[in-house]
Amino acid sequence: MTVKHDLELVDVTKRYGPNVAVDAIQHRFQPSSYTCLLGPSGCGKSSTLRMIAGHESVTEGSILLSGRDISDLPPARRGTAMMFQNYALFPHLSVRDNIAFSLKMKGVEPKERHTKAGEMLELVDLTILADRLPDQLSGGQQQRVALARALITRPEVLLLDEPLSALDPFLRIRMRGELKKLQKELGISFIHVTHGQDEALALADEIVVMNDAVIEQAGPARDVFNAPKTRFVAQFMGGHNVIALPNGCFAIRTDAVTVTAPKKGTLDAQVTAVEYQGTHVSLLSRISGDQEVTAMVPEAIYFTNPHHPGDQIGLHWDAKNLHQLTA
Ligand SMILES: Nc1ncnc2c1ncn2[C@@H]1O[C@H](COP(=O)(O)OP(=O)(O)OP(=O)(O)O)[C@@H](O)[C@H]1O
Repeated sequence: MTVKHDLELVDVTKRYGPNVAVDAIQHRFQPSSYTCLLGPSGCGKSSTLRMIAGHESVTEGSILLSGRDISDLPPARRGTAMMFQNYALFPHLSVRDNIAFSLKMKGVEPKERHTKAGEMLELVDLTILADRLPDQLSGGQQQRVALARALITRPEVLLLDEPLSALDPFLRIRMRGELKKLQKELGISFIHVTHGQDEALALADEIVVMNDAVIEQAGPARDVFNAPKTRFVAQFMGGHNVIALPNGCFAIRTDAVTVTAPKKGTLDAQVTAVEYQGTHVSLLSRISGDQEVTAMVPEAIYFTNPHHPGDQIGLHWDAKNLHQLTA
């Protein structure tokens, strides 16, 4: 049964000439949830987002919102709104007029526009900057204007294309907290395109990992991180080793590998590199078959018995932490 404001992709394909950018993907986005579309450059995530927004045509398949086929509707009639990577603010318009712009285009009366823009200014905490021009704002403030401008149309789904990429790392972390809070407050769905795993893990209720025009894995953030199904997902999410064992190929988290002196019941390994990372020390070692294994050792434990490149060590893990990979 279709739930209210449920967005569904049914066999959605995008071709640019002979190139397949998105290949018959299927997914149902949960209502009122924060989803991150995650994948490397060129995997098709922006094309997917643009098709949902209506800025790109669907070559095959359909997009349903609340059970209604929106595939051929113009962007303004879909119930979606998009926030762009570079914010695309009008430089000659004040913050208030930028936010109210789409209502003006729709022919909404000035008084009502003003009231609604005021509500949005309050929502993103920019009331006192309402009369400024975009170039008189910081990057984070510009981002909030862009958010307010997208939200004033009262979308059922907000689409965000790399919304944090223009910000410095410190502000990026602060703004991602604000995005998450806003999504929970508004109770609408956010679909956020990113190529950053940490960003996706920090924000998403659900992560959809794309690779090479298809969805490799989708699920709650914790499941995707803890139980990657394919080699690609394990390596792209990071924090895992992919190891070929006699009974198959497995992923194991780097912090689930323990390091001891070589002894019975451990796997012989030779340390190849040691990297101090603050809370942890990353210990890279080589096992038989020329395979490399990383162990993330808590720094206090590492320094009670430090190892150095060339040292022989023993590696150990609990078999229940191994996840068999399907591809
Ligand atoms: N307008 C276009 N014309 C032709 N090919 C395109 C067009 N837009 C995207 N592509 C191609 O489609 C594929 C998917 O592109 P898309 O922008 O969706 O990927 P992406 O995952 O969002 O990448 P990025 O993170 O670099 O933005 C790429 O191979 C890209 O070169």
